[in-house]
Amino acid sequence: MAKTFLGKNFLLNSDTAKELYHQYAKELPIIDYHCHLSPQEIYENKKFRSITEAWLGGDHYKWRVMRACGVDEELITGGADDYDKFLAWAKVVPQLLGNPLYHWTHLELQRFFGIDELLNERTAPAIWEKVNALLQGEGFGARDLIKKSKVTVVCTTDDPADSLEYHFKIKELEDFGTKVLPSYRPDKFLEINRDTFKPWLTKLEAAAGKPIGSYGALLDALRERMEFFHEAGGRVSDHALDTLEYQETTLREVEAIFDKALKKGSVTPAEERKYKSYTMRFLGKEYAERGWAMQLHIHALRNTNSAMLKRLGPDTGYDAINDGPVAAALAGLLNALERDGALPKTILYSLNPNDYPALASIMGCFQGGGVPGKIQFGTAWWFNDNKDGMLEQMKTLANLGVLAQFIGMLTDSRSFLSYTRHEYFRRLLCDVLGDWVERGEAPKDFELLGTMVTDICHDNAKRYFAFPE
Ligand SMILES: O=C[C@H](O)[C@@H](O)[C@@H](O)[C@H](O)C(=O)O
Repeated sequence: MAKTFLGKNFLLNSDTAKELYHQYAKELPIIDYHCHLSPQEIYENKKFRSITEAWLGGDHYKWRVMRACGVDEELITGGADDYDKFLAWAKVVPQLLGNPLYHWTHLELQRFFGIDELLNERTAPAIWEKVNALLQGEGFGARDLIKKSKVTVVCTTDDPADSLEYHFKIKELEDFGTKVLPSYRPDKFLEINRDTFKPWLTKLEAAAGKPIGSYGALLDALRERMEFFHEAGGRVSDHALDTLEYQETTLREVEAIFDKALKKGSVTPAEERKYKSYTMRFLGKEYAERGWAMQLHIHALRNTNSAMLKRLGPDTGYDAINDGPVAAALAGLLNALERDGALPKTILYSLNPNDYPALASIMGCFQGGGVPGKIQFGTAWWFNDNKDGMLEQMKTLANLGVLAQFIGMLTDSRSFLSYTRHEYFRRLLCDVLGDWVERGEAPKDFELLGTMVTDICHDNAKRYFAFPE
């Protein structure tokens, strides 16, 4: 007999899976150690004027499928009326069977708004009324949604030059127990050949309160900003390495490359490679000294559509999966850090699932130092954040590493309604374990399995990051 769509046992296909999810995973709090939420919106407990703002305001996943269904851009990112945009989305949803958005959309309707109906053109008007009435009432501000989802830690993604004003303000709030901590993301200064480099230096000079005329001064300023992030509770960094190259070099060489970039505005690809390699080594060492975790997000192919980039800017749905070699460069970087005695806890993600075996096997070469799960193979990212992608990531990790040490799920989202993705992940994890039990490939030992579920869904991340109390 077919199961109920999104029913109590959604994605849970065995009795063991059901027991694991309902008894162990379901009620655990969430540690969201990587996302793109706005600290200002959290501080202000932002209320959404409509479900359109909450759902379609910044979600490039939805924008892409709307475009694929022929919706006019005016109704996606344009100035159309909120209701018209919502209706356009509602017409698209029934076409999304098989896409994770179909599940996420209905899970969010169920969990946050108590709506079990399917969203489509016919149900749209009533759903619009009901959801908007709730959003405008009490208990649906950004902070309320975080509290409802039992989130204990949120790590936002921040520029090293950021004042972290809202992180400090959030700490002063008396009625909000969730820790909102910054993550240090120094991409703009690693990308020495991009237009953002010089404006970014000016921003950093302002934050540091002094001029940055040399590579040494840059490193000093970055170190000071790291200290500032640390005081604000930051324990995580994040890097977008769309391509990963590694090359041995010296400080003197890189100092000269930096000077050249300041004078001429650009450097050669070989110089860029050296600059990035040395700088990553510097950063890795600083992270290690502070006990931070370093996240490497590898192989996004960004801004592929230049006309749309000009029109809408980055992160608007024109990114894809990159390819190219990764193994030697990654091993080279980790090796250099290890050799310097400076390898931090590291989380490896690739947008290209073909990289998974390389990542998960290289990871095994750098474990050690008595830190459980020191090098992590991060959860399925972005285009892989779906049922098959998550299963592939978990199974690769189980085959090539230690699944029991996995720090589990994050949202990586810009929406306060995305916490249901943790539920999705937890159900899948329990289903994998349950399936192994069904097949006689794992013992039906709930103490063993329950501990594993609790660890992966919560406790490992708590231990791994050791966020300040
Ligand atoms: O899930 C998708 C992600 O949030 C994606 O938008 C980010 O990974 C972003 O491009 C980034 O560079 O951090």
